[in-house]
Amino acid sequence: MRLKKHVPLIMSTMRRVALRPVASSLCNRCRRYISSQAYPEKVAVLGGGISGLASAYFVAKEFPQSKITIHEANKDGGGWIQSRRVEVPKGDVLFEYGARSLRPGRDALITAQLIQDLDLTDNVIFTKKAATGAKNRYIYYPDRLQRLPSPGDAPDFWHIAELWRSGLLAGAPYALLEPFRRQRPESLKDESIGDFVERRFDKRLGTNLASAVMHGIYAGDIWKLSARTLLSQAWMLEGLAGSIYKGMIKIQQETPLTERVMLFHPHDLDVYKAMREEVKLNDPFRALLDESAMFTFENGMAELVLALKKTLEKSGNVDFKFDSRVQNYKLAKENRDQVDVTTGPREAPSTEKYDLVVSTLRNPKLTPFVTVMTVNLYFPNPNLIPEKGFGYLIPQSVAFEENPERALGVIFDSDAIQGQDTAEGTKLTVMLGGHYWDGWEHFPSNDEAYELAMSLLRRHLHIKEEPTNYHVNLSKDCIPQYTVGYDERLKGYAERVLFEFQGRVRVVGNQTHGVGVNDCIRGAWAMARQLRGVGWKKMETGLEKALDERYDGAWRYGAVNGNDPPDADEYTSIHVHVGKFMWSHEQSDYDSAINNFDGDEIHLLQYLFGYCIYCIGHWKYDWHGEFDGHGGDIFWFNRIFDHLEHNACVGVSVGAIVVIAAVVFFIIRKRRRQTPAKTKEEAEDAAPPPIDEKRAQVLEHSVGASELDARERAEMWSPPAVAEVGTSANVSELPGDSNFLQTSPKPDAGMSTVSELEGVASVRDDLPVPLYKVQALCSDCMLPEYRFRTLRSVEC
Ligand SMILES: C=Cc1c2[nH]c(c1C)Cc1[nH]c(c(CCC(=O)O)c1C)Cc1[nH]c(c(C)c1CCC(=O)O)Cc1[nH]c(c(C)c1C=C)C2
Repeated sequence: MRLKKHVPLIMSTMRRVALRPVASSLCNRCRRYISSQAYPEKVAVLGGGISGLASAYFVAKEFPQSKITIHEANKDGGGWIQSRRVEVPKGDVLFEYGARSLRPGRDALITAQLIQDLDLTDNVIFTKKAATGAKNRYIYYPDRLQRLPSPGDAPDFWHIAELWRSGLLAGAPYALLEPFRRQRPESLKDESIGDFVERRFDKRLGTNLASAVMHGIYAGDIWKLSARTLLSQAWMLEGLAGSIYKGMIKIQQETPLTERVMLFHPHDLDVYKAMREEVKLNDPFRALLDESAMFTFENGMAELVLALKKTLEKSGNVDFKFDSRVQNYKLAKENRDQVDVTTGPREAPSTEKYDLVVSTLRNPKLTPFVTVMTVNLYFPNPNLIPEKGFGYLIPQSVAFEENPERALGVIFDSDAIQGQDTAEGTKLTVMLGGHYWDGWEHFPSNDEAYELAMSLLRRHLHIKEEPTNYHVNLSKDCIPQYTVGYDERLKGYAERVLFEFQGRVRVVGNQTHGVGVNDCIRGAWAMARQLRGVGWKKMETGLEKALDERYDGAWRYGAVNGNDPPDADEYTSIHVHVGKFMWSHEQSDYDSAINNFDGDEIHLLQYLFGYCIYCIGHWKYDWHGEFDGHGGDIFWFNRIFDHLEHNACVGVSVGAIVVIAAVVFFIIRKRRRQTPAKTKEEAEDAAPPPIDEKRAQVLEHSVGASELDARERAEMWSPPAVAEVGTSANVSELPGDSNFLQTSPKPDAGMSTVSELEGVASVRDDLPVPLYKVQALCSDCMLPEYRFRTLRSVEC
């Protein structure tokens, strides 16, 4: 009898778990490489939104002989991009339900090339950088619109002072202490944007400014979104030198004057280099893009979708399958070089084999999503709103009473984009929901949403007129949220896709490549480019950035050996400057800043920043000899350094005055806080009202302002005390719709209380649409929430 050689358990397990799949994958790879197949015969694109359509377009360009099938669950493609023309009293206007415009610049290079290739350039409408609709952007704070300094304009002292008075810039002076703040611990791999801004600068800068921006892009919560992913450059600079400012200086200092350095992830750098090689835009189109702050199409963003669809249909090798929901896709059992894609209704699914699959479908484990409701409104009066501009954002710090509708912002469409409508008038879009509606199962009806939008506009813009036309659109789960830990999750996901599909599935879309239209198109292009030649046979996923080994948690800034002239144009090359590093801003901004620099103008803020940087550089790095007139390439810094070089004495003295003023300001503030009240009355006045911690906690959860301090929280909304009945609640037994609506109003405030069973529910009936605030006490947890109507599915 032959005995089997003993293999230790650990070895046999390793072989089974690790070695076999690797061996089989190697086998697959070898087989695939030696196969004579020059292109993937059958390609499936899963999802017919902008990512899917663009993927099909670029793959078809790479492999004109391939047969490409697009599977889309809905009746029509285009995803969130939906534009509708609406008849109004004196003509028609265009309503956008999703993305409404694109931003030019490096990120739009592929989009621009696509527009040119689709022969759409004549349909593009541009909003010039100098137009009011582009320049004037507002933040609503604390109870009015505050205009932000326009990019490209010199900051005006009085304007900054006004913003400071409003409280919007509260905490900004603490930003000067950033270089002295402790570096994040090694163990901290990611944190929320709110935490990051609070740790490095000041919490108020997060809740006022960062949260407004994050509402505009992600409709997201700064206490959940990832700093490492979304503020990646700042995160990297801190990792590099212990502080963002110091990181900038370090890079400045280490960069030889002849070297071109880009602050990018190495993978992005490769993509940008490839873009530079391949994008060839016509001069007039390029020039128009260069002058613009945003662009779209005469018939809205849907024009891009329609043109893509038409071109794909005409190509003859692309087949659209609408109403074709993907049930699942997996590597074929019998031939591991193919993928089985199962589509159609559950009762009657059909399975087809493909050589390659491009998936734009979502993975619920990778990110949560938020729901956004857009309310488009048209008023015949062209002079309805007091301010002209792009629109305004509402940060998380705005008191509940100022934004009980839970709006994220309002876009002044008729100012921002001109040339789409035949009727004069005012067109606005109110954006509701986003992270404020996390966990909601029921959303406002169209009538309720209209009421919410109008109540917001009456309060914020004092609009008294009614619109003649409006449209409500609910985009459920439309924006993926890159929450804390996203980078790690993406890496894990990329590894799983690679392992599971052995290079047969490539992933593209807003969950993995950025939430913007430009990001999705660029992601599709980069994926298709990777397939080129024998690339489609490689073990890749389209998520190579997440697996890029050059990324080690603290970004390196890579030098590019370029022969570009220093004034190389953005649309033909990656613009880099000889001498210093590059930040992501536009060449033309830089040029105009330099060209329009008026040597007599001295801006206090510039000197303040300039002086600080100068001091840090001088003190820490003995660095002052470097003022060569082309210092940092960050817009302001450049100008600061230019100013300082030409007028160093004035710069230093003004800077010193500002620093002294800031120190005096802090001392006075501190003393004022410590001064004891003189009389009992004064003491009572000065003392903060007692905080009902429990209620504060309830409010905190209710309105999602988890990071406000207790005092702020208590002040956010002071409803009359809510009666509590019992100590525990079986939430599922709380009253359903009908009971719930039968509230008994209390005469003393706009709130009535419904107390049933052991839970407590109260309703804000002073709002246009009642919001039910529910406080359900379970044995060991509390579930307070604002909801529309029903509670039935809340679980403890
Ligand atoms: C449907 C709602 C959307 C919201 N964000 C996006 C959509 C489609 C995606 C998005 N919005 C912006 C970007 C950044 C870059 C770009 O591609 O343009 C992305 C990916 C920019 C943006 N959109 C709005 C604002 C105020 C901004 C900020 C930058 C700027 O000033 O241009 C309008 C807006 N979008 C959303 C809300 C809630 C909102 C509010 C007015 C969510």
